[in-house]
Amino acid sequence: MGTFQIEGGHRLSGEIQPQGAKNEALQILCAVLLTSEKIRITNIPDILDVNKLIRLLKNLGVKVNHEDKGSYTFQSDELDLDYLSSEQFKIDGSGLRGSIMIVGPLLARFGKGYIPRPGGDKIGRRRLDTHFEGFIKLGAKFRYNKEERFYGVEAPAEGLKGDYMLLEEASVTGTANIVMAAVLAKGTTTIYNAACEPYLQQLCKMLNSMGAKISGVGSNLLTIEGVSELGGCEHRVLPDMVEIGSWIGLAAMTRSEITIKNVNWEMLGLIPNTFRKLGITVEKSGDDIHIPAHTEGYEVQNFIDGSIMNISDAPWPGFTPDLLSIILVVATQARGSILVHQKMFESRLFFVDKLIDMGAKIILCDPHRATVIGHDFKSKLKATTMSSPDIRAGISLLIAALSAKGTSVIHNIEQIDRGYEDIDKRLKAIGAKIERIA
Ligand SMILES: CC(=O)N[C@H]1[C@@H](OP(=O)(O)OP(=O)(O)OC[C@H]2O[C@@H](n3ccc(=O)[nH]c3=O)[C@H](O)[C@@H]2O)O[C@H](CO)[C@@H](O)[C@@H]1O
Ligand SMILES: C=C(OP(=O)(O)O)C(=O)O
Repeated sequence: MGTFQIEGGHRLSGEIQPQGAKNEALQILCAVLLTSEKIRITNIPDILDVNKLIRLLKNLGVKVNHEDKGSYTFQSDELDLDYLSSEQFKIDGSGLRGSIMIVGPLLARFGKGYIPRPGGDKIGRRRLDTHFEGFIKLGAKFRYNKEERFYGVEAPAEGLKGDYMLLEEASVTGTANIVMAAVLAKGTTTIYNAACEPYLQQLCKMLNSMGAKISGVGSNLLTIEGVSELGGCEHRVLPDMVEIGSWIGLAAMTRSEITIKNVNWEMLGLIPNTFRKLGITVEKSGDDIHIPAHTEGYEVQNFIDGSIMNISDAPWPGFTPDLLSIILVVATQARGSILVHQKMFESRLFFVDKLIDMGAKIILCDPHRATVIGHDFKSKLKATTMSSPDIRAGISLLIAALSAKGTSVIHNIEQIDRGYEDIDKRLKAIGAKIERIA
């Protein structure tokens, strides 16, 4: 179990370059299974989850060539499908959430796909029904081995066939999986209530450059004309919008002046404005974000009718659930109060106990809602020892520790390393006092 030691209370300053997006990279990497031709991908983040998926692809026989930092080629021309029945696959496949998205491409190209119950954050129930209901609509047979917790799908002899489907939920990985199965199905697939996060827009863009015919990209109605094969392409992963949001929160909480470089502003949706609702100044400067030092603090805005500010998550273009923990921690030092409503996940707010230990004023109303009464920097959070329960709670606790008085210790930092590349080195470069001590 890795550990960070953080000496809080120091102002940071300088520039930070966001890494490539974790959740996009996980989709894009699975899509390399759809063709025997070479695919070149740049801006792949060097983080635990992505490296685990690359290892899985290698074990499946994908030829992986690491050309340069963030830049790889992949060729899936000689896959070893026997690996899917191996013990190693059980270990590799259950190690992260993103592995679920190899099923769609394998089903499309080889007529069958398997996956052990995937890992990822323990943040509440994370159903996979949408994925498998989509595959079944395309004609696949579904099997679930309860003993081994193994999911399997098999295409009929005549292959997958396009159909109309209305998804029960706009599942991010579910939509990606179904799209990757449908691109090689016969006929037309229509997916309504499709998720449309930038991750998916990027996946569809890449698939179209491989020869797929997907229209409606960016909306919740996707139409896919099946093609018989796909070819190679080049693709660049977008900057990670969740990391960008994390750095906005970090700058505000530590009252630091920070510039976040090359953010791809037009793909950030509601993220900048949601931080502005907390009174944080988020300046657009070309394609950078500049956060000035909030020496006078930041004041929560009111709704027009004067009622208490409520920030909640929703499927895209709503506010991403992955930034709510960061909003919550930043609110602990705002002038004013907010209600944070995490609608999607039922166990993502329990980390507030640690913030309460540090002196934050928070009432956890129920597993989905927390009221935060900001200190307006009149009282600092106090350093403590804590453990990171999930990736976004982990980064939020890290931000809290950097703003706190004294030296904090955070255990289980693998959760943070899952999604933040070289975080200690990058934070040190802007003045943070952080050490990896185990
Ligand atoms: C690897 C990856 O890409 N992970 C992301 C992906 O996970 P993932 O794709 O696993 O998440 P889903 O979009 O499937 O859904 C997440 C949860 O939200 C619920 N749900 C979903 C859609 C909906 O319209 N209503 C609803 O209540 C589901 O029941 C589920 O419990 O999307 C999540 C939701 O943005 C993000 O938190 C994860 O970071
Ligand atoms: C919940 C997340 O990741 P995963 O779906 O990989 O667990 C996240 O990135 O915030």
